[in-house]
This record gives sequence, structure tokens and C-alpha cells, in this order.
Amino acid sequence: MSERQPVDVAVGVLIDADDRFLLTSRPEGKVYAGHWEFPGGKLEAGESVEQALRRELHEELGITIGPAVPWKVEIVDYPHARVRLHFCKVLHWQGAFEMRERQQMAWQTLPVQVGPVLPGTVPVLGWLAAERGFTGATH
Ligand SMILES: Nc1nc2c([nH]c(=O)n2[C@H]2C[C@H](O)[C@@H](COP(=O)(O)OP(=O)(O)OP(=O)(O)O)O2)c(=O)[nH]1
Repeated sequence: MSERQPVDVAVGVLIDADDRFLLTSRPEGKVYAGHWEFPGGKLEAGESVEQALRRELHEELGITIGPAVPWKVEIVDYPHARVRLHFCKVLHWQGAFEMRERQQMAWQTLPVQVGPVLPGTVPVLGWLAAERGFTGATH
């Protein structure tokens, strides 16, 4: 399985002025529907991570992001695909949030109050905990 070519995914860790981060639920019809994740999606041909993230967050959430700062890269093997997740921090955006895929959104702090969290999203909570000096269960 690990020889499968990974699919690149751009993922946004939006952080607001109160240091909360945004999680969204996966819409009906997608794998892991109802699981919570950081918003994002797959790169299209010829796109950079930042371009893909800007497009996806506009399509899914209706916002226009400022800079996407590369933060961590993680490869996850799922039964449905092997993905390379490019997590970027996003501190600035414009526009009002609209859940265009009928997903849910929740601004969170640690420990996260929504669930279940997507397996590939759990490590991100650990990285945030390390940065914030948070100890204990993250979700
Ligand atoms: N957006 C996002 N995807 C994640 C996270 N963690 C994680 O393992 N993934 C996985 C789930 C999916 O296999 C893949 C993202 O693909 P997707 O199906 O959501 O992408 P997409 O919006 O382009 O979907 P589609 O148009 O192909 O339906 O990455 C995360 O925190 N955020």
C-alpha cells in the first residue's frame, strides 16, 4: 500500500484573534462523512498548495484567504487513498463564512469539543498542543 503515489492535499489551519482554530465537518457523500477536519482539498493539475487552498476555501467556505504559511507535511495511508497533507497556517481572510457544502464549522480550542476527528487530523492537534504548551488529551 505504501508504494501508492500520494495525492497532494492543501489544508488550512485558520487561527483567529483569540487563538481559536477552525474545524469543519466532512459533507455527506464524501469518505469519512461527518468527521471533523481542517478545511481544504486536493490540488488540481498545475496548482501550488497555496493556490489550491485559496480555491478550496473559497469554494467550500466562501472566504478569500491572505497568505497561506506552510507549516507541516504529513503522509497518511487510508484504504481509499494515500494522501500527502500540506498543512498551512492562515491568519488573515476576508468575507463571511458560508457553508457551501452544507458542512458544519466550529471554532475550537484544546481540547476539541467536536468529533469524531478524522485520523489524519489528529496529529495536527498534537502539533498545536506542543506549540501552546497544552498537556492532556487533545480531543
Ligand atoms: N481537508 C482535509 N483533508 C484531510 C485532513 N486530514 C486528512 O486525512 N484528510 C484527507 C481526507 C481525504 O482523503 C483528503 C482530502 O480530500 P477531499 O476528498 O476532502 O478533497 P476534495 O475536497 O478535493 O474532494 P473531492 O472534490 O475529490 O470530493 O485528505 C484534514 O485535516 N483536512
